[in-house]
Amino acid sequence: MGADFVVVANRLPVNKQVAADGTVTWTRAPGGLVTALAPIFDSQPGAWVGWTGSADSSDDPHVDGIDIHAVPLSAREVEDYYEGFANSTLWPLYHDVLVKPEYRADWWDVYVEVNRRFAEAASAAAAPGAAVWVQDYQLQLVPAMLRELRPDLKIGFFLHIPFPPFELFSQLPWRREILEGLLGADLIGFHLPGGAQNFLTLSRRLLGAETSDAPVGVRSDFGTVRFGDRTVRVGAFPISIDSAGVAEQAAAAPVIQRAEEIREQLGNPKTLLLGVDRLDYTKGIDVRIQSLERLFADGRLDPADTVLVQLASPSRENVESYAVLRDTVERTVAHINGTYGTVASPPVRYLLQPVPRDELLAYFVAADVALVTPLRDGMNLVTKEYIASHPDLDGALVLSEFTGAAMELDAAYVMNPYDPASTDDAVIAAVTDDDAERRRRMAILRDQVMNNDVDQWARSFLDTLTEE
Ligand SMILES: O=P(O)(O)OC[C@H]1O[C@H](O[C@H]2O[C@H](CO)[C@@H](O)[C@H](O)[C@H]2O)[C@H](O)[C@@H](O)[C@@H]1O
Ligand SMILES: Nc1ccn([C@@H]2O[C@H](COP(=O)(O)OP(=O)(O)O)[C@@H](O)[C@H]2O)c(=O)n1
Repeated sequence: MGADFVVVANRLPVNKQVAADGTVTWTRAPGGLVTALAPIFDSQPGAWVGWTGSADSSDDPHVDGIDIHAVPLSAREVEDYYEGFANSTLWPLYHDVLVKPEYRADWWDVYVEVNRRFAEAASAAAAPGAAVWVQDYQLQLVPAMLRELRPDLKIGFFLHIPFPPFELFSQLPWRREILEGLLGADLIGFHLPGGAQNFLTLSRRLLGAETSDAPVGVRSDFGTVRFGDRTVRVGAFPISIDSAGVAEQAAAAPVIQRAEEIREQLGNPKTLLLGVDRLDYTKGIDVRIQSLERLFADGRLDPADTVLVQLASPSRENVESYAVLRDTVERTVAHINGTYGTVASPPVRYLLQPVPRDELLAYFVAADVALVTPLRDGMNLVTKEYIASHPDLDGALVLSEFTGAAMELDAAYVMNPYDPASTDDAVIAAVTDDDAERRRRMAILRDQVMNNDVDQWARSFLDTLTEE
């Protein structure tokens, strides 16, 4: 029979955890993609095609309200497709070459094979004429493969990470194949108009396709690529969160109480700074810790009454650049605590483990300032979660201009993570500005986040995909 709406993503929305006694629990999978997509199924039944997150697993997890189709991956496929081509080739290439991408034909071959398997699973899950929404850089060949199998479907694709300009994308030995894979879709979405614009330029210059000239707008003024006998639309759809849901959860009495307890346990510091990220070199975790160290050294912040809590969730641990980052972060944390802390009160508290949702929200509520300092980030949903958690406007956001979020949230304390002076000044302004200025900025940020939620993101994409 099949579903009328199908999401195809590398990951299922669940993560398997096996306790020491062998008990299995399924928790929410890490990352913003799952955070954004999971709530869509509250208002619309459908199927989700994806990988469980474990190699060689025959698990078939159950999730209320979603028809789950697990795509198994062997250990070798995890190495070559996920850790290899997706996260050691495409991820660094699409994030400004922050580490050097590796171009390996053996990884590419497995990427093609695994994309084909996802396309076949999507084809089996979809009802005649269904809308199928393919997600992200791991699955860029799926749209064309699926179109070949099922020309009856409406196929959408959304890229959750930045889409690079011609000068960077052209490094990729398989650049034409990736563009052609994406052009199997009817609608291709990016977070920002800039990504859509890059895609139009690349289609014209590398494939010789006829493309529209007018600037792409946000959820409007879509671009077009004429490819074969089809016209593919290209648009910008900035992703968001379940703003009202997060606001409600953050306002719950146990969360507020836990937030107070957290501040107490930290010794009631005058200023509580917070970072929340996957441990990823794109996130600029080192940028914010180094800034804190300079601010202590220059006497602009007092280590006796300032605490930075850095919650990092483990990510892609078998990829070398992630292991290198972990080492750097952990050495920097030890250095700053060794130099500016006391045994009783180290200024940086660093946790490398997933944190339950309510606990995470309590940290958002407790923090005076959130530090979101990526060197490059597609959107960054942590930013929006922090804003939604502050209905009383008592918080401040330091935000890198290299996040997608900065396009919409320019009332934040915006900084350039490559410029130490800009970073330090933004942190100091966020900490020391008077209440009226902090509240003024937070009010603008809240308006933006509360009025542009994930439902609007999904609706605007899916309505554009399915309109005749
Ligand atoms: O699945 P993982 O390898 O564990 O990684 C987690 C997710 O990371 C990336 O998230 C991106 O999507 C967010 C929502 O659009 C966006 O805010 C953020 O800037 C991106 O980095 C990745 O794109 C996902 O595919 C992963 O599931
Ligand atoms: N320690 C952490 C870090 C992030 N997260 C969540 O993971 C998501 C991260 O999304 P994001 O868009 O900021 O960044 P990516 O990790 O998707 O690149 C948010 O929903 C965070 O609340 C978490 O639950 N625990």
